[in-house]
Amino acid sequence: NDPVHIDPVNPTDPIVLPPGVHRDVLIIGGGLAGLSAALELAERGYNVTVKEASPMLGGRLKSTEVDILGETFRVDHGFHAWFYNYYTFKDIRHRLGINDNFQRWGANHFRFRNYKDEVMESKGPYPLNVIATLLKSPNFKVSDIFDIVRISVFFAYYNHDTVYQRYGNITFDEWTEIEGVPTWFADTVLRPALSVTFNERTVLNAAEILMYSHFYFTGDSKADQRSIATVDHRTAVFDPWERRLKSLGAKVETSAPVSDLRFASKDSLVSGVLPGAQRSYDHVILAADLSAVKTIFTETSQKFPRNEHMACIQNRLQQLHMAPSYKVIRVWFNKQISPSHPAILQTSEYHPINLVVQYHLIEKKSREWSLRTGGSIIEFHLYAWSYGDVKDEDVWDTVSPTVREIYPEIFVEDFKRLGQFVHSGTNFASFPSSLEHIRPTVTFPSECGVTNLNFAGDWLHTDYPSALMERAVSTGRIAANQVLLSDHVRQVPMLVASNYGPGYI
Ligand SMILES: Cc1cc2nc3c(=O)[nH]c(=O)nc-3n(C[C@H](O)[C@H](O)[C@H](O)COP(=O)(O)OP(=O)(O)OC[C@H]3O[C@@H](n4cnc5c(N)ncnc54)[C@H](O)[C@@H]3O)c2cc1C
Repeated sequence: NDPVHIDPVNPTDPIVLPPGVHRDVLIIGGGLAGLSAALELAERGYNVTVKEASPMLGGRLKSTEVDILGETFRVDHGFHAWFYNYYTFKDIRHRLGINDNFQRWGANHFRFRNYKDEVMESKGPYPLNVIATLLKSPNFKVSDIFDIVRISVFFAYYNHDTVYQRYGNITFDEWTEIEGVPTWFADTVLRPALSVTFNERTVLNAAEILMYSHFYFTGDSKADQRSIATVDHRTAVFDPWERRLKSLGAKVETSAPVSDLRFASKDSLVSGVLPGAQRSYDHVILAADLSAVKTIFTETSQKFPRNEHMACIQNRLQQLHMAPSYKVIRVWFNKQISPSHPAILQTSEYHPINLVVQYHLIEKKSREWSLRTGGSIIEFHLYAWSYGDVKDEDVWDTVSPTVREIYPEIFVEDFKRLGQFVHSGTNFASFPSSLEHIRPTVTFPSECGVTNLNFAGDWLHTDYPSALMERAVSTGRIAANQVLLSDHVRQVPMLVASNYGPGYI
């Protein structure tokens, strides 16, 4: 189950565009997927334009400058962890020279309402790491041993080539029932993993969660090792990335939403357009989130109602759903909670609170503030938000009864809330049980006859295990590779997690 190298399919082609050959590429979306594609193409001599709708790069990882308590903080869209199998990102991190902006972070801590606290840290070669972790669990019961061994076989024999056909049509809940998964195992091991898909357990297809378990835990004895940024992600990642792109001649435009695409000719090539201004590009990479991609195609289909290629793409996209909305609230307090609480805590049973991060323990600027003031900065991730339309200023009151269950000490009289900042989003794709077979891949537009448009983003299907940020950057690289192939420029190699569980050895 070592990672797999995907070599260029055209290894004898030149590594950059030949002199005198000029190619314009439009990349729509300046999140991880779009920037990953931009980096590869700009390095290979392409004339790259990135258009990002928001005023800053980063997408779901962007940092917003917030003035609070007389200081400016760069507040990330939410805490992010980078895992061992994030090979594409590691390569990018190395090439941008930003490794020093990351630190390894140890064990994963979990708190539950109905179970004892868990600390998970994979140690030792597979399967000893899994066995050791389960045996160490305070929730493990000897009577469950046979069920656990039986369920472990699923993970040991994970097969990415067939998992979506076999389990893509049933939900996670149905799968746990059919397979007789012990409730504590589902609740304490699988549900926390499930929650970070931002999907509901009653909807999410079982294949996706089996893939997550393989990718983040059982597929590799180091899979659960993670690193986190030491500073905000704009400083750590996006500013250096933008500088590199610009040094390669790429144009990076923010506050520049692309409304629709145009078909330049009958042979179905597309050219991206901005409102009011048309210009044509040799290639377009659509690296926006699913909701934005659907909007762009709705606009486009209104302009080209009879274009069969357009209708083909549009039909597929319209069937895909979005996951429920989420919120992230970062709160500045005058005091700190007990040092016995882990800096990063997963709390998937305390809906809607899924994760709590004490920022003053992990991030430079927050730590400096806390050392000066004695205060703390704590971030609460609220997934599958089910409280309707709540104003930012009312979010704390909505969730504080649940916060009180986890940290009662925050609610004593002299523990004061000094300020807060709320991020909200509805930009995660749903992975429901009935629709997995139609999830597009990067090259889906070519199946509809549109050959110079590729998709990139974390909502796509990949032929190798991947998720979230690594799916974003790796699909960006696949999209770039499609462009390179069509122009006879050598593709960029890729390293991906193995498709097979360790049982296949
Ligand atoms: C709170 C939170 C915590 C998370 N934690 C983790 C984690 O710990 N580990 C992990 O791996 N992942 C995590 N994720 C997921 C991760 O952030 C995403 O998977 C990843 O950032 C997706 O990147 P992307 O490029 O595919 O999409 P996005 O980041 O959504 O980028 C798409 C970009 O397209 C732009 N755009 C949209 N419409 C247009 C338009 N019309 N014209 C031009 N631009 C447009 C958007 O503004 C956006 O910048 C987390 C996400 C959130 C919200």
